[in-house]
Amino acid sequence: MKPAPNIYLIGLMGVGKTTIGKQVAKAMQWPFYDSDKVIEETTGTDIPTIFAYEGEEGFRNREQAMIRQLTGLDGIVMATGGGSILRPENREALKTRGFVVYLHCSIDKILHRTKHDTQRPLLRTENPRQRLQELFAIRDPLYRECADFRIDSGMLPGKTVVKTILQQYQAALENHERAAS
Ligand SMILES: Nc1ncnc2c1ncn2[C@@H]1O[C@H](COP(=O)(O)OP(=O)(O)OP(=O)(O)O)[C@@H](O)[C@H]1O
Ligand SMILES: O=C(O)C1=C[C@@H](O)[C@@H](O)[C@H](O)C1
Ligand SMILES: [Mg+2]
Repeated sequence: MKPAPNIYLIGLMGVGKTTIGKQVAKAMQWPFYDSDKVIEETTGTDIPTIFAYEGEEGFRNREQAMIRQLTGLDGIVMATGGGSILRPENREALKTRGFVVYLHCSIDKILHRTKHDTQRPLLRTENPRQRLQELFAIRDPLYRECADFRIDSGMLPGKTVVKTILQQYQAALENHERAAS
């Protein structure tokens, strides 16, 4: 745990970062940021359009700039894009600037939750299950590398997930204060 007072949520698309993050922010009385949403607001277009015009690399450049900007703030909850941990610069910024929570759940659950969604370009493929399995294989070690805490957001009710994150954050904060005194 670091002194920076922030909570960041990481994990694959559809695990519930935005949903859970909003509730954590409300409980903390901190502002909530969703890096995907802020990118859309500042570019004036949606993520599928950014992918279509600039490719994944173009989107990742915008994402890196946004993570850098948002990790400069104190006292926020941030839901990050599912691929934000791919770049080492982002992992470093997240790890050093906040309490990082890795939300995970089964691929079946993610597929169920995202089946009507058209806003996730990486899932617009013949076989989204296989795509998610491939993404998980690459990303799970990176999510784990960044995370201070990992929790299953598929089996537990949202309320329990939020409560557990708040408890873990408080415990980490107290440990940090005790170590510093
Ligand atoms: N605990 C939960 N129980 C049931 N449904 C949930 C839960 N958390 C999220 N969902 C639903 O799953 C879908 C995906 O959730 P959400 O958008 O929060 O995921 P995300 O991790 O932010 O995804 P992305 O990385 O693509 O932005 C939404 O339709 C949301 O309502
Ligand atoms: O998993 C990913 O790489 C992505 C997840 C979303 O949050 C968006 O950031 C975008 O669709 C890419
Ligand atoms: Mg989201």
